[in-house]
Amino acid sequence: MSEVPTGPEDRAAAAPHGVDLARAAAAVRELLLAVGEDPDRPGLQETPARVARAYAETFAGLGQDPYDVLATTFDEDHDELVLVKDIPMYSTCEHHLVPFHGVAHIGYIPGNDGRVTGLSKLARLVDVFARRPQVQERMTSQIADALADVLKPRGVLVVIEAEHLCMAMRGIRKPGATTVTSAVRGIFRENAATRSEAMSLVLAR
Ligand SMILES: Nc1nc2c(ncn2[C@@H]2O[C@H](COP(=O)(O)OP(=O)(O)OP(=O)(O)O)[C@@H](O)[C@H]2O)c(=O)[nH]1
Ligand SMILES: [Zn+2]
Repeated sequence: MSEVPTGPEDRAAAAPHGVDLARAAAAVRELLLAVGEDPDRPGLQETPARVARAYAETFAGLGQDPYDVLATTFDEDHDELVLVKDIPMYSTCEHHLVPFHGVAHIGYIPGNDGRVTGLSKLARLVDVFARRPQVQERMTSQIADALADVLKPRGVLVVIEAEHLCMAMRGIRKPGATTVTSAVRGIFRENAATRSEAMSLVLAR
């Protein structure tokens, strides 16, 4: 099921206010105490406020509406694949609050009315969903659903390749393992040949 908001009220709920910096800083100070650090030692005095500001950036997507990003669309007589590959992506694993990062590939085939969006908007859309506590599968679906909803394309295909630092630096400790997720909608879901043609372009190096 899509978690992308669909109505004006849902969209408002999905775009709450920014990070409470004072509260985040107090929490970071508490966390430093909890791990046995001294938050008052010179090197750490500015850290809570600094981390709070960094979190405001890392989680900025919580206050952004994907529909605003896709507000600019235009008519273009193009009914073949549009594919933007290797969009750098940094997100935060919601289980451990450590980064997972890699690249996103987004392809779509415009619908009958030929609605397309600016190429940069695809990268912005990735950021809106990446800058939240996330799970890779959900982010992949959210990007696909938002594009399908706004552009009404014949098909959408989203592939994300990422390394999860929660698997690399701790826990199972397997640096270099890549997780690949895909979400396909429309013709890419219905037609295996169209899907594999697009996939081969996505995965070509
Ligand atoms: N499916 C999925 N799993 C994720 C993602 N990010 C992190 N995980 C996994 O979430 C799981 C959380 O498992 P838990 O057993 O609750 O946590 P844990 O004890 O810290 O697990 P380990 O990481 O195995 O040490 C781990 O297996 C992570 O690898 C993601 O984007 N998608
Ligand atoms: Zn994790």
